[in-house]
Amino acid sequence: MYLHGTSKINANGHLEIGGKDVTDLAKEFGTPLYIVDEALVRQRASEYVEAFKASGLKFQVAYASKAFSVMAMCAIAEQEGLSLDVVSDGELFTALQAGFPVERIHFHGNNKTPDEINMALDAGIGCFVVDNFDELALLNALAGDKGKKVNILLRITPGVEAHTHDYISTGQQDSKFGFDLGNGAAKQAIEEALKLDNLVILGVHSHIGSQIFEVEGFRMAVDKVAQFAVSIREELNLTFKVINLGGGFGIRYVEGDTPLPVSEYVGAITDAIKTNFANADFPLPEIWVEPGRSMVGDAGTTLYTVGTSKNIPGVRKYLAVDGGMTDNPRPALYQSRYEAILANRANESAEETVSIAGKCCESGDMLIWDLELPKAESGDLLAVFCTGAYNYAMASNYNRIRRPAVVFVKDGEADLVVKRESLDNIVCNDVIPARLQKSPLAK
Ligand SMILES: Cc1ncc(COP(=O)(O)O)c(C=O)c1O
Ligand SMILES: N[C@H](CCC[C@H](N)C(=O)O)C(=O)O
Repeated sequence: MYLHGTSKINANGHLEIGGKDVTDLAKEFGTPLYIVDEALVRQRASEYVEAFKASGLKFQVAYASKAFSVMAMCAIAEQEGLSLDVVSDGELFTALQAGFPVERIHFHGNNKTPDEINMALDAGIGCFVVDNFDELALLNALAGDKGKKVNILLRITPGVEAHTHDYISTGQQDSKFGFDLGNGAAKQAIEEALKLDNLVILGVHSHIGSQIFEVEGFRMAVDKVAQFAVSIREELNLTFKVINLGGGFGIRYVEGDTPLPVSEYVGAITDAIKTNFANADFPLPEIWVEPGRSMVGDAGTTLYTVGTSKNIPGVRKYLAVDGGMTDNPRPALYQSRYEAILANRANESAEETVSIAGKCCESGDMLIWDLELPKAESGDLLAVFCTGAYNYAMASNYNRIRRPAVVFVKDGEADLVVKRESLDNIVCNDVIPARLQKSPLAK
């Protein structure tokens, strides 16, 4: 059993995280419950910051809030000195409501709406990461309407294919994101932006994909971006102040996953920058990164209550829990794999192989196939590890199932940071039009 961060098995044979027995958390907050090990989140944040400090380069570590955007997480990012990457008005609003410093917010997205852009302009955020030609024109016009000049990075696709799932690989040419380096669109975008009065080009951005275990892709991306920086300086007399290398640093979900320590990813990037610019007669660019998954992923655990089971002799045994694809769609979307234990019987040996099913009306609603467990009974607690990133963030209300609560645990304290949705939350935006109210079905 691999235990992350402060997780351990206590004298009662129960899983404990942040000094809290999870059986107590289940009693206090109910299940399903997302539990976040705050100390581990802070440790990851400081690993990034310290690795950059050691490089001697100027930097920003922007937490990619899409991985887990809630106000309490923005507060932690702020305290740890991170910047923040947002991709929608909702993520921006979350950051602003949490009081996150606007100058450290970067706005991403391949289809920012005029309303979203105006909201970010009014807030005065630090930087827009511009994704395409339409956005260049729109942003310039909207900034002009407000008499503002805005900092931009241009997102480029460097032509690097990260070895990861197709849906989470973004640096290749055939991608919906960014200006292509290979076909000249990236240079054309810089030329275009230089003509636009209200945009200030800070530099470029590249993100090659997610859940990446090697440094090779990052090195290749740095090489390509650095060559581009040098050629743009020569040809257009523009010096990039910032190079943003995105996120994508992998984490250990299951045995066999081999992420590198944060310091190695950062070291590979900063070394490659130094090598590429060794002969440059201009200041080294500031390096920004945008880790999402690796900031919060392994700090999250989802706690479920076991309900029904179905044994099909000679085929398999299904064990159903009180959540599923609504709180974790990743197995259904990406065939993602997770490890789990019976949290209230964590010292007991495995006796059977079961597959963990969710409670949605969907055959694909499976969380884990072929998991070795003690003989589980209804009422036991199942803890699924490494659910901190892209779980709460990607949760849905399919089947009108309510999103779970989120608690942060640290030093024996548990703080509720997101309330469990209520049944009232489920219908609060529903409207029965007057003409339907006449129907006998709708009283
Ligand atoms: C532009 C950009 N930056 C950062 C991230 C964060 O990636 P990860 O969570 O793999 O670190 C993503 C993907 O989610 C992204 O698209
Ligand atoms: N935005 C990221 C991928 C996010 C993947 C995430 N949703 C997951 O669950 O793994 C990217 O384009 O590289």
